[in-house]
Amino acid sequence: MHLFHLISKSAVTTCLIVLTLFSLRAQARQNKEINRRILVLFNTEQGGTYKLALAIASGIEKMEGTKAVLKQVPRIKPLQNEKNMAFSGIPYASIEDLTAYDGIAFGSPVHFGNMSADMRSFLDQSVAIWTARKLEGIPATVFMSAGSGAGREAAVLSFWNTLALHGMIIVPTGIMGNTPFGVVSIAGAAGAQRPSPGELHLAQLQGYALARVVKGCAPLHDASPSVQPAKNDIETRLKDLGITLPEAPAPVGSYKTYKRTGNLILINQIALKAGHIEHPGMIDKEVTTEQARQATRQTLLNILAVLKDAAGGDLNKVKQAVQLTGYFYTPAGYSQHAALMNEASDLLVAIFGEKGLHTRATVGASSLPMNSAVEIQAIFELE
Ligand SMILES: Cc1cc2nc3c(=O)[nH]c(=O)nc-3n(C[C@H](O)[C@H](O)[C@H](O)COP(=O)(O)O)c2cc1C
Repeated sequence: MHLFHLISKSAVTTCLIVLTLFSLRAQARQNKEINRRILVLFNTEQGGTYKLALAIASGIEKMEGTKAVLKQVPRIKPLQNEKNMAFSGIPYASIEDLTAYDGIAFGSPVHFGNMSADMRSFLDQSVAIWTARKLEGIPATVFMSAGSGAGREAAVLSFWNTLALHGMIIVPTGIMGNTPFGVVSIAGAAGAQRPSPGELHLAQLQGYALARVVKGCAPLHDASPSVQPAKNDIETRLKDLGITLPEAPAPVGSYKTYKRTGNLILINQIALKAGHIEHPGMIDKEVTTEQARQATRQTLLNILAVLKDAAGGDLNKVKQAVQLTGYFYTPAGYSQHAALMNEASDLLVAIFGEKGLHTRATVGASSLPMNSAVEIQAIFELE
C-alpha cells in the first residue's frame, strides 16, 4: 500500500513535469512564431472605420507569425459619447508608434474627399520621422469609410501622397471589387448593414495582402548595412562598399597631382598601387581582361584619393563627376575599351549615385607610362 502510494505520487510528479515542459515549449514556440507586428491605425466617429479595422486586423492575423495591433489616432476635439462606443477601449497612438511596426494599415473616414482632420493632424506631426527617413520601405495600406461614397477613390489616392512622401511601400487591393486602391465602405445606403459583409470580406483580404508584403519585406528590414539604401555621406558609402581609399600617389616630376580651375578639379592617374604598377603590360598579351579591370579600378581609386585631397578631405564636397577619359595599353585592333572602362564608371556611380554620372571617352594606346595598362584623366566639379 505504502509502495503503491509512493509509485503513484512519483507518477503524478513526472506527469506534472512533462506537462509543464510541454506547455513551456508550446509557449516558446508561440512567442517565437510571432515575428512581425502590424499597426492598424484608425480614426472613427460613428464606428464604421473601426469595424473595417477589425476585419483588416483579422486578415493580417491570417498570415502565420503576424500580429495586428489596433490603435486610434488622437482626436483634435474629444468625441461626446466615446465611452459608450465599441471602440472606446482602443488605445490612442503616439507619433513614435509609426516607427515601431513592420507595416501599417491606415483607416479613416472620408471627409470631403480626403482623410479626416484627426488623421491629417496626426500625420502632420511626423515631419521628424519623415526627414529621418524612418518609414522608408515599410509597407502600408489604406482603408476608409464613406457616407455616400462621393470622392472615395480620390480620398484613398490623396491619402497615398503622404505615404509616398514617407517612402512607404503602398499595398493596393487590386482587382477584388470595391476600389482597387483600398476598401472604402459606403455607410450611406439606406437599410443595409454597414460595413456590408462583402466590404468586411474585402477588408480581410486587404489585411492579408498587407501581411504578405510585410512578410516578403522582412529580410530587408534585417539586412546588413551593405544592402541598405545608399546613404548621402560618401565616407559611409565607401565603407558600405568595402572600399578603403589608397594614399594619394605623390607626383614624380614638376607637375601636380591635381589642378583646380574655378570649381573644376583635373586629375590624371595610372594603376599605381603601393609604389608599383598593378598588372603592368599590354592588355590581351601580358594582362588578362580581369587584370585590366583590376588595374582600371585601382586607377580610379587613386583618382578618388587625389580628389579627396583636392576637396579638403571631404568627398561630400564633390558636386559632380564631369568627364572621364580612359587610355588602355592595347594591341592594334583591340575593341573592348568601353567594357574595361565600365569598371571605373560603375564604381563612380556606385559611390556618388547620380552625381557620379559623367561623359566619357576611351582610347587605345601603344604604350603608357611605367608600362601601366591603364591611365585615366578625370574632371570633377566641387560645390
Ligand atoms: C466633415 C465631413 C465630411 C464628409 N465628407 C464625405 C465625403 O466627401 N464623401 C462621403 O462619401 N462621405 C463623407 N462624409 C461621411 C463620412 O465619410 C461617413 O459618415 C463615414 O462613415 C464616417 O466614418 P466613421 O463611421 O468611421 O465615423 C463626411 C462626413 C463629415 C463629418
